[in-house]
Amino acid sequence: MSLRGQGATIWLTGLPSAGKTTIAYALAERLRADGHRVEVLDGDEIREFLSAGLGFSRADRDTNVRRIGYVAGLLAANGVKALVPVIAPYADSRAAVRERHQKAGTPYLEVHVATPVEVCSVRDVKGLYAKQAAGELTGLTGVDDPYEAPAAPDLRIAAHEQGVHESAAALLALLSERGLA
Ligand SMILES: Nc1ncnc2c1ncn2[C@@H]1O[C@H](COP(=O)(O)OS(=O)(=O)O)[C@@H](OP(=O)(O)O)[C@H]1O
Ligand SMILES: Nc1ncnc2c1ncn2[C@@H]1O[C@H](COP(=O)(O)OP(=O)(O)O)[C@@H](O)[C@H]1O
Repeated sequence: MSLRGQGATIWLTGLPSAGKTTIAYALAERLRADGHRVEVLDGDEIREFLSAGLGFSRADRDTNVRRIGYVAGLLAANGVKALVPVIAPYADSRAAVRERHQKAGTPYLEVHVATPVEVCSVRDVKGLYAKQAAGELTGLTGVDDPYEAPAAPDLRIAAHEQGVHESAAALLALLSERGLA
């Protein structure tokens, strides 16, 4: 099979405003330009459709992550690069997704977008950190809700120390190293 036809799930985990979505779309653009089939499973869109009605309790986040992992696995098994910019705060939910992929023989890469909370809270794309600080929201990942950082991701990106294009290039290099691009 050609590298372009080889599917894979690339999961970008990290705090809100870490840069997961921005980096995923930058990578998607580069992969598409190279002729790969790509889907970005955007967390917000998934929560509007596939995971409508789920909240941010541990159980709901777990359900959300498993559902997304299932869909990404289907896409990846059919030649698509499935890019998943979703927080996935719990190590055991992420491990379950990885295990499902491994059992199916589908390539899976975990990427930690490791922007520190101090930087994320300044970026605050959706105003969530400000709302939490104002007491209008509780259970914000990385602030008053857990984020279990991956102990051994396939790649850790310091998205506060390098630009978006550099991060996308590092991801492309990883895919190439693994025989996926
Ligand atoms: N309480 C709380 N904690 C964390 N995130 C919150 C919360 N409330 C809303 N949001 C926004 O929901 C976006 C999607 O979350 P995810 O589906 O990626 O989260 S999870 O994996 O199910 O935990 C997530 O998107 P990103 O900012 O793109 O990460 C948040 O902006
Ligand atoms: N080096 C960088 N890498 C990624 N995003 C960055 C970087 N520097 C600034 N940003 C900005 O930070 C924000 C990250 O938002 P987003 O990608 O939606 O994060 P997430 O999906 O992790 O919540 C965007 O507005 C993006 O333009």
